Amino acid sequence: MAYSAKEIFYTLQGEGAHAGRPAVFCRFAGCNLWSGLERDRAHAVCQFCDTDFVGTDGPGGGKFRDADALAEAVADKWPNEQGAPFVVCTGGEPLLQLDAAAVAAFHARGFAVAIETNGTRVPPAGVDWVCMSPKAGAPLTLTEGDELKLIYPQHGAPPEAYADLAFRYFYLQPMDGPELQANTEAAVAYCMANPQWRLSLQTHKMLGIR
Ligand SMILES: C[S@@+](CC[C@H](N)C(=O)[O-])C[C@H]1O[C@@H](n2cnc3c(N)ncnc32)[C@H](O)[C@@H]1O
Ligand SMILES: Nc1nc2[nH]cc(C(=O)O)c2c(=O)[nH]1
Ligand code: SF4
Ligand SMILES: [Mg+2]
Repeated sequence: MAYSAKEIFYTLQGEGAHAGRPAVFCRFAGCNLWSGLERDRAHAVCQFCDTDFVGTDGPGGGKFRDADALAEAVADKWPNEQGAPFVVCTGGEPLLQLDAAAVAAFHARGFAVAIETNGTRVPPAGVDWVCMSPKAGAPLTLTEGDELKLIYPQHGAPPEAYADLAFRYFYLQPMDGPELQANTEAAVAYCMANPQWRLSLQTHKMLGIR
């Protein structure tokens, strides 16, 4: 199958349990919870998205004719033979496109495969790290994984609704936007009162890297 990626770039994972880890980001185009067009945002299921995932015109982006072509483009970004190659599949919603063939092609090039997903779809077998970020008003199909990263606060998606799901780590990530400061203070207070939860900050934004 063919794959559409908005951009493919090398950076540090900015968020969650792998924050600080060098990673190639493969940002798949398209999402099932928002068209990505500003004129549709107010009516979308997910209205707070901080990302442009429309089209294939970003750095390293494009249409890839099969899994090997996609994995080759990702592997090209890894700098040298050191460390364990790590790819974070994000988007948009990566599970609209990421399939077992793509996972196998990444593995064949030595990559551990992580995903950032909204929880509306189940990942293909073999994904090495599943970070699920549930969205209020969206169906939750994926109820197990490695990391649950709830954007906080969200009306209709309180942390208590997710605290019993089968994840290894539970994070609150303050919602970026005009209320970031207040959202951060509220997330700190919630984690301190409910220590099952840890704070995830978007460190790449603080650093001014991608
Ligand atoms: C752009 S999404 C792409 C992956 C997938 N569609 C998802 O929502 O998990 C990547 C991560 O950014 C988070 N995110 C998006 N907009 C955000 C915002 N305004 N503030 C904080 N985190 C945000 C998402 O919840 C998700 O964890
Ligand atoms: N550095 C960096 N870390 C990230 N972690 C999750 C991201 C995403 O957009 O999925 C992201 C991103 O866009 N950049
Ligand atoms: S589900 Fe993810 S990619 Fe889609 S609009 Fe929401 S945050 Fe953005
Ligand atoms: Mg991002």
